[in-house]
Amino acid sequence: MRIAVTGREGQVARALVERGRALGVEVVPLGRPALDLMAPATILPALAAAAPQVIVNAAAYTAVDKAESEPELAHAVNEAGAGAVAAAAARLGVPVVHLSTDYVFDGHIGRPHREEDAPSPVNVYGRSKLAGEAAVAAAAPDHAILRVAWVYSPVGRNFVRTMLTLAENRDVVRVVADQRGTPTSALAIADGIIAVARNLVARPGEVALRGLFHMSASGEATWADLAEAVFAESAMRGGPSARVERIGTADYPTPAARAPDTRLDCSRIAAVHGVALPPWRVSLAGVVARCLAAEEGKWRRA
Ligand SMILES: NC(=O)C1=CN([C@@H]2O[C@H](COP(=O)(O)OP(=O)(O)OC[C@H]3O[C@@H](n4cnc5c(N)ncnc54)[C@H](O)[C@@H]3O)[C@@H](O)[C@H]2O)C=CC1
Repeated sequence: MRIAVTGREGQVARALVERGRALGVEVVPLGRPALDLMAPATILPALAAAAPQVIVNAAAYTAVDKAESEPELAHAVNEAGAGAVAAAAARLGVPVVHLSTDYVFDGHIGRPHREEDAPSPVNVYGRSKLAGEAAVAAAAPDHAILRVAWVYSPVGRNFVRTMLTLAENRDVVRVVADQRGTPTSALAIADGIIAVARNLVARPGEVALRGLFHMSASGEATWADLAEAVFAESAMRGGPSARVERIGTADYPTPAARAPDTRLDCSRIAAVHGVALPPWRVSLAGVVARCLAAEEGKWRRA
């Protein structure tokens, strides 16, 4: 199978390249300037040249706080750009797998969210991603939209790497303890995407495989739980660690509002696609180990 993925340098795109290699799937990563979601004319030619059997749209405007002051840009990439990728997939006659987010929810439902629960984003980023889901669905009937959550990986900008960096210079790190969700490794997401892509290619026209799916790791955590788990894994391997001071969202003001509980119920993708991502702590251990190995000498106190 041959997959074209947008957002070449992103966490999920890079994980997809890595996992594709391991799983015998050819993954062609596409990025700017050849494929720019802000430049619609680049999209169809770049995707067509890759001759994919499936297109994965992992490119996005992901700066949640900055989006508050750049709503047009966030919507241009996450709504119009996503729609244009889906339209190109439809033109090429191949399925599109589009990534969305748990941040489409306002987080007040008090249980893991199902696909049929009404979205109600509390910030610009969430609204732009929700609009992107609609744009993809309208442009390409042959789609799977996967809502993922709290993404981290051994590379790129993410919470896990930020915590390790902070612990190099601090004994105590203040972390929000009243937002719940599910930290999910980009590598696990890549495995899920490949499984879904294989199903879409193998069973064209099977309606149940198409549509909206929640796909996070299993289990749940607060950001403070995640930070503590990162430091425990790191300390065990001789890497940096710090004490976590648990604070409230109100003590850590950010430009974009955050939802208190965006846990996702992933039973639909398990039933329909046979995809169940590992518990978050299992994936986290491997990623922390890789972060430390990548920084060998700097972090390892031998
Ligand atoms: N990072 C997270 O915590 C979460 C991410 N998601 C979603 O998962 C998907 C993948 O996210 P990550 O890999 O973490 O994001 P990332 O921020 O690591 O990568 C996004 C990539 O998109 C590229 N990009 C931005 N604007 C572009 C444009 N105009 N044209 C072409 N490429 C452009 C960036 O250069 C970057 O390489 C996105 O759809 C994101 O909204 C969902 C939930 C949480």
